[in-house]
Amino acid sequence: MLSLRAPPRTLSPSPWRRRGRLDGFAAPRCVSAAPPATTLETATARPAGVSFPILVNGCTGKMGVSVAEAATSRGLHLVPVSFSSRENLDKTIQIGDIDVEIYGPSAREDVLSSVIDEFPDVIVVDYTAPNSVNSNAELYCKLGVPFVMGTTGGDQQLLYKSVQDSNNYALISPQMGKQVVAFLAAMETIAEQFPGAFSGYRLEVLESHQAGKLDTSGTAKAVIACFEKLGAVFDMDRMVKIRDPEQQLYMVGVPEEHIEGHAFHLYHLTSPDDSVSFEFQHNVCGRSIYAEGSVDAAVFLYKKVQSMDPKRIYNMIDVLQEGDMR
Ligand SMILES: NC(=O)C1=CN([C@@H]2O[C@H](COP(=O)(O)OP(=O)(O)OC[C@H]3O[C@@H](n4cnc5c(N)ncnc54)[C@H](O)[C@@H]3O)[C@@H](O)[C@H]2O)C=CC1
Ligand SMILES: O=C(O)C1=N[C@H](C(=O)O)C[C@H](O)C1
Repeated sequence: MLSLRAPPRTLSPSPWRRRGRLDGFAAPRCVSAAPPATTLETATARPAGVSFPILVNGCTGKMGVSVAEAATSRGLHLVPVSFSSRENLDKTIQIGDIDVEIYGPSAREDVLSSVIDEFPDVIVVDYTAPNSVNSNAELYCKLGVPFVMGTTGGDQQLLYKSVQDSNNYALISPQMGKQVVAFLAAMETIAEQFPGAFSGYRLEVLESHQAGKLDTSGTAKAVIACFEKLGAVFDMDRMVKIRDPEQQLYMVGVPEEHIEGHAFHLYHLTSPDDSVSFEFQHNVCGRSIYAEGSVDAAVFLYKKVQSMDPKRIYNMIDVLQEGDMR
């Protein structure tokens, strides 16, 4: 969403605070209710087209569960194994009628090797934690198992290097939601075509996520990189990160039922002479768009592996461009 306001001659450095409640940051009316769950009926109405084994790493977490559920609804074969950062968890997670067994770090290499022996065409989808991104990717690359990395954070340069050096297949994206991916693609295109068009503009960024989110929004970082190519000036230390539920409710305008799962982003640009401003927002409630996008990503990567595509590293813009997002 883009809004061009009247020349903001008196714009304060913090336009969201100036307004008290973030009127430019209000919850989208259409998502204030929980998104409809995927039912057997909708799942059968939308056949996956392909079926293959999928292992979701991080089934102890919220995204892991959502992706595992979306995968089974789409007819993929959920491997009943996942991992945890904790030893001796002795736990299973129920996904539909499948009991997913959770293994600790010391067992993960042996267990994953056995999974690959049993399911040679398995695709791993990773939704764990920022501090596990690189060690998990190292393991997938060592064992040569193709993976979708939905987890944000970690050392992204090292992540790409691990995949490049191993020649493994991977799809890496901080954002799996189709419409947000399209927005990101548009930003990348504008940045590519009109570098410097926003030269000297000041950028302010606000992101609000559930309190449990450990890192800064990976999506915001990707969008900021585009604004920087366009010439905008941004100081990462001035990113406004909101994790406090009270502020989310009363200042940001997140619907109460989505305090535990939302991703609101606001980017505000102001010209050097304060005469022009732009605002972009993307506000997501719940996790279903990421879960569906993650399954699209796994299907896409599976097809690339099966066709032995020479390109090894993909992102969600590739999936969108090939028309593979539902
Ligand atoms: N790419 C995208 O579109 C999206 C990315 N994310 C990212 O996904 C990640 C997870 O998000 P949530 O599920 O909301 O977090 P969460 O905290 O609910 O779940 C993460 C789970 O991973 C477990 N975990 C940590 N280290 C692990 C390891 N080494 N092996 C196995 N499990 C491990 C944790 O114990 C926890 O249960 C975050 O980095 C988040 O930014 C979230 C939503 C969308
Ligand atoms: O942790 C989340 O929830 C999300 N993480 C991703 C990110 O860091 O960009 C995507 C979305 O913002 C939800």
